[in-house]
Amino acid sequence: MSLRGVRKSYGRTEVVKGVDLEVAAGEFIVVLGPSGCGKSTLLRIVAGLEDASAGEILIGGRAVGHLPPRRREVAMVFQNYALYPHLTVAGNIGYPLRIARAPKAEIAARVAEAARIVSLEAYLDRKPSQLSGGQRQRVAMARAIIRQPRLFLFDEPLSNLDAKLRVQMRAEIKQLHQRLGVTSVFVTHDQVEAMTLADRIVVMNTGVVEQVGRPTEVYRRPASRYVASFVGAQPMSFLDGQVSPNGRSVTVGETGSLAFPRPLPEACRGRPITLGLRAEAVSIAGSGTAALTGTYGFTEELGALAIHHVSVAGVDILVQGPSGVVPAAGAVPLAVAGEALHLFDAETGRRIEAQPESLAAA
Ligand SMILES: Nc1ncnc2c1ncn2[C@@H]1O[C@H](COP(=O)(O)OP(=O)(O)OP(=O)(O)O)[C@@H](O)[C@H]1O
Repeated sequence: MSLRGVRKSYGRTEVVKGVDLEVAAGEFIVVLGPSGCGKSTLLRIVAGLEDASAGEILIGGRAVGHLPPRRREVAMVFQNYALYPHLTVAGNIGYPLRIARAPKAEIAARVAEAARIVSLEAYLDRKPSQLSGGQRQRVAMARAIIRQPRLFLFDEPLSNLDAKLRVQMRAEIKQLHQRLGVTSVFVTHDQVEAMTLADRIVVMNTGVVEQVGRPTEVYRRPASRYVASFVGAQPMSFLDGQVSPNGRSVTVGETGSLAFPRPLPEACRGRPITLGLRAEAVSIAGSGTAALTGTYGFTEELGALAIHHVSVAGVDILVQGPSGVVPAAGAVPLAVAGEALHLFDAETGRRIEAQPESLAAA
């Protein structure tokens, strides 16, 4: 599937602002972004439920922009399941084939097969109202599977489920994809879903693609502060600093200065910069090795580990530590692992490529 310069405006408001994307056959793409960033609109354009204002959509190498939804060989799974309440599970799953006037015997065989794939064989005679949320979502998936589409489109299919079921259905979708190998585009605002499901994540921000990459790439090398703040179980902490003219240190508020073993790129010397710190890159230091000093706030115990909130230059910094160990109140010395430190242009928010090693107090 390819998107080339896809745009969409409602009146004078442009909500999709020129999206280019190449999706390989069999790939699982997750489009990630906050509410209102245009991700559902993009999906609906691919499905043919909305017309693009400009640009091209290709499925299997063929331009489909002029085709109605049913001729695009795509199947969409919606957040609200969109089941017919008066039809049984079998009736709902077989619906697309009945509309296509497939022979009865073929419909029955394919309904049985699709129901088997999503483990619904025992529920074929029930009505949707007699099913749990997870089972309803499986019916919606079976109805998509039965069409044997070239492309699966998922529009936040898990967001109506409770937390436990969401994790279970996420695993089922992943296994389903591994078994069927159908190219899939999955839209969500949930970064955990994106990280766990995607071959590649497309991070969207107000109608624009900010970054496309494998989950580990997006996590380890976020292209912008926006991406960094959106991806990761713990939000990244950001500190504003000023790079010294020789590029060897960054001053952060009143707390002093971080020294860099290798000078930072010339482009950022003498300029304001934003440091991005992941919780796992910051730890409570022995007093001699501290790069920063903060003031202890509170600790969130997560079971396997603990997250300490430490204020540095008035900013709440998350610090990962072992479970069950709480720092003393007052001043907290912090060590920063340089390889996990991220630098962003303070004005544009774009990533500045630099590979500092470990940092020390200047
Ligand atoms: N039919 C419409 N007419 C006018 N504006 C619309 C229409 N549909 C969507 N929009 C606007 O387009 C923008 C993008 O909406 P879209 O549903 O694609 O966002 P989203 O990222 O999927 O968010 P959500 O997760 O809340 O659905 C929003 O600002 C929305 O208000």
